[in-house]
Formats: sequence, C-alpha cells, structure tokens
Amino acid sequence: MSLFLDDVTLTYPDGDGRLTALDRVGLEVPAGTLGAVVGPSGSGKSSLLAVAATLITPDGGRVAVDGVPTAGLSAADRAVLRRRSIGIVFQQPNLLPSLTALEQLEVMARLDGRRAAAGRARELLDAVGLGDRAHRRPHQLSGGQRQRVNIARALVNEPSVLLVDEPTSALDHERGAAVLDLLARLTRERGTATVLVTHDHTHLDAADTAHEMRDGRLTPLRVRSG
Ligand SMILES: Nc1ncnc2c1ncn2[C@@H]1O[C@H](COP(=O)(O)OP(=O)(O)OP(=O)(O)O)[C@@H](O)[C@H]1O
Repeated sequence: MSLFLDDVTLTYPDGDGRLTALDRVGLEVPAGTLGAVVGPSGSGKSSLLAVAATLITPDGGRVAVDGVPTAGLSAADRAVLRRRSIGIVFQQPNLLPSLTALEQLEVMARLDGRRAAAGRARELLDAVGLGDRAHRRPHQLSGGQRQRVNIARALVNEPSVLLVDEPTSALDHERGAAVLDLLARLTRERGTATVLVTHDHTHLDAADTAHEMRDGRLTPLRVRSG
C-alpha cells in the first residue's frame, strides 16, 4: 500500500476551542491507482493533503507513505521522505519565471542530487506532450501546458505518492479533462499512489476510487472492484 491513512484526526486552534478539520479519516491508495476526494470548500481536502504530505502532524491516527510510518520521524527525516517519495501538484503551477520547461524539471532533479533524474526530465516532458516546448519559459506556454510542466516536475524524482490539489481550477473544461486523463495515465504508467482533491464531481470519472469529504469526514463513494 503506497499511501495509508487510518483514523486520522486533525484540529486547528479556533478561538477558545478547536476546529476539527479531519475527523477520524481513513484512506488507502494502492500503487498505480488514482483516488479522488471530492468535497465543498472548507470540508478538509487541503488539510488531508497536508497530512499525507507530512507537512502537518495530525493530532491522532496513523499515516504511512510507501510503507514508512510517519509518526515519530524527525522534521529532517520527514523532509527526506517528502523529497524522495512524495510529489505535490498545487492548484496554480508555481513555476520559476526565468527557467525553461526543461530547466524546471532539471532543477528539481539536481536539488535532490540525483543525476539520473536529470535525464528523465526530457522523457517526462515527452510523456506530458511537451517535448517540442522544452525550451519555452512559463509565459510562453498556455495555462494547460504550464500545468503539464507542473505535473512532470512533481514526477521527476519518481515519487511513490503523488498529491494533487485542484489541478484544473485555472483551466477550461476541455483542457481540465485532458489534464485529468494525463494524471490517470501517468499514475498507471509510473505506478504512483495518486490522491486528487477536487470540488468538481466530473473529475471522479478519471479516478479508480472516489471518496467524499464533508465537515472533515471521509466516506467512500466508489471503490474499484477487482
Ligand atoms: N491553519 C488553519 N488554522 C485554523 N483553521 C484552519 C486552518 N487551515 C484550515 N482551517 C479550517 O479547517 C477547515 C478545513 O480547511 P481546508 O483548507 O482543509 O478545506 P478545503 O476542503 O481544502 O477547502 P478549499 O476547497 O476551500 O481549499 C476549514 O474550516 C478551514 O477554515
């Protein structure tokens, strides 16, 4: 199991009390599958991703990334786990304005000191259909193309877990659907355990499993059979 959350509770300070953002949440995403979490604004989706990314430590429950339990890891060890095993795609592609598409990926690869990953940068740009745009800077790309670079960059260090937050919010319907198809394909091909959070129910079609988040509670809508 590449991403595993069990009985996870997360609260934030809220005036004199605490606000429960995640209420005994359980989620298992096997390698090579895309799990979608749909829910309205404020339901806890980003909090779920932050916990899965080991950016926030929950009040209770268990989280395991690629079989590694995160409880008890030092901040330094969590940072290593994040760099090695977790790719994150945010809503807005936070690309560096002065770098070409290829360089965005190469910088990530070098940050982790993995030379082999630099060679993968080109292959990944091909995989997301941007092989012929490798030397363009973000302002020379469309919104959909920028999001493709963003996805390719998150995959350059071959993470086992890919966390994706509303990847199509800046795109029209057609380009959004293309980005989702791409995510589903890369998930299968690269064997990542991918979590996609979204408020858009039409995104569920591309997913293997679907869950709904409401007031911090996660319930299954559809679990893949077979
Ligand atoms: N740092 C924080 N401190 C206090 N409360 C927070 C904090 N972050 C989030 N919350 C609250 O926790 C709840 C869940 O927020 P979260 O951002 O996880 O929801 P979401 O489903 O991702 O929303 P959106 O779709 O609008 O991004 C909300 O009620 C929010 O106001």
